[in-house]
Amino acid sequence: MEVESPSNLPLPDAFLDFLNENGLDPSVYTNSDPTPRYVRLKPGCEGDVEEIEVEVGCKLEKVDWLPSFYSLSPHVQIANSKAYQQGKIYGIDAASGAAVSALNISLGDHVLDLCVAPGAKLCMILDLLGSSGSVTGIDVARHRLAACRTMVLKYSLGDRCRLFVADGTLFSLLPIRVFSGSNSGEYPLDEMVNLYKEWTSRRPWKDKKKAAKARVTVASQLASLTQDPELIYYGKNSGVVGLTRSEIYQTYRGNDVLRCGYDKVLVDAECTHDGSIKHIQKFEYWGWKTLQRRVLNAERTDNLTVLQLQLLTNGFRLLKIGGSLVYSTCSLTVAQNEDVVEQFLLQNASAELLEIDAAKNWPCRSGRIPKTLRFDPMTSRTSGLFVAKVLLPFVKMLWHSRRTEFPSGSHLLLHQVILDHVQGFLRQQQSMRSVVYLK
Ligand SMILES: C[S@@+](CC[C@H](N)C(=O)[O-])C[C@H]1O[C@@H](n2cnc3c(N)ncnc32)[C@H](O)[C@@H]1O
Repeated sequence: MEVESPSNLPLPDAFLDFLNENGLDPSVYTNSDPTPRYVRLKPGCEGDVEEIEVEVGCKLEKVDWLPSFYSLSPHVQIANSKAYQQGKIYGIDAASGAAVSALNISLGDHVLDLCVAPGAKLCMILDLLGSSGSVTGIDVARHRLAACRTMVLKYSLGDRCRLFVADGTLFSLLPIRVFSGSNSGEYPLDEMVNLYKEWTSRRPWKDKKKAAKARVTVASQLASLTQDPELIYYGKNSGVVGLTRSEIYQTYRGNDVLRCGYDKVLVDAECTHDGSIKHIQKFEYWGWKTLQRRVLNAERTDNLTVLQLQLLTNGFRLLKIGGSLVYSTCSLTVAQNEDVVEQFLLQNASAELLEIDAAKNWPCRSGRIPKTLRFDPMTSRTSGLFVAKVLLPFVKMLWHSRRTEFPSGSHLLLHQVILDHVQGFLRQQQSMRSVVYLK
């Protein structure tokens, strides 16, 4: 049996069975009105909209629920336009934009993007941070991360970014600020030679050959994942320049992460991509058998849910107290979304699911767990996306500090934090009193 969808895309039986097994309504894929294409306009380019419309030959409709986003006809190609080539616009689905908005990025935040490639969300995060904070991007696929680096360079957004090939379930480096101060410039002579200099794509031929050789076999690729993450790009102000390798790869003490971990973490996890019509459409050309093998295979889905939980858990582990994390997937199955979040909350008592304030005006529905959100092509006119936000609150952290999920000794840190607060309060009182005396 084949069903006609908006773009006359026949959905094969196997996909319909997959939807059925996962309790998903196929009608979300059979909207008679195809989902538009979305672009984000680089801040400061608002005055160029009319010119861009002429270039792409189509009206840009402002998305009223998401700042800087515009929708256009799904058939319009933007890649040849000057605006795209000059980095004034880049393609990013509005639901993806919502996931980044849910992070509530503030200037100065140190952000970890645990599954970063190909990097549309990374560009938006870097745009929001401007010339403050930092972003650490991780991806397990080297070629995808290299494409991500190209994008960041194209849009001139890489100044405060560093990109590592690494397994996001194991990654444990903290933002560079942990070690600021250690970069005093007073290194022994032999260490001076090994200081990270400004990043350049023109590495010496010998280095390139050595790196290529190390990547030759799958076995060596897997082995390399258990070693130090490979730094494939760092911007001038990402904190890397001027440090030694041991400073960048320094393992932190148990308590460092609670004070100096990331302010925000995005876990846009690997998934079956079944929420993305555009992704499903690709299989019309690649062959429906490939869809079966790559997307619908039950064993693969089971492995994915384990991976998703591990990514979410590790992302949370790297948050500082008071930091927040957004978990998203472009799958609409409960197994990869609500089930993963539920499992995570069971295992991490100090985590708290958070209401996403900005979502009040978003065209999405609640997920099966209150406070989680679901975008689907039918209701949202975006690609399908699940979003959940988690906080590491100070009070809960305090309450659960004796549990094993945090490094031993974390309660000592909490006592220290409380002491700091009390002392700060007393200092404030004292200075107020002396103001009174002075008067
Ligand atoms: C849904 S995509 C991320 C999309 C990206 N956030 C964006 O906005 O363009 C998932 C990514 O996770 C990566 N990935 C899969 N397993 C991973 C792991 N164990 N650690 C880190 N990244 C992983 C994949 O290579 C893929 O690039």
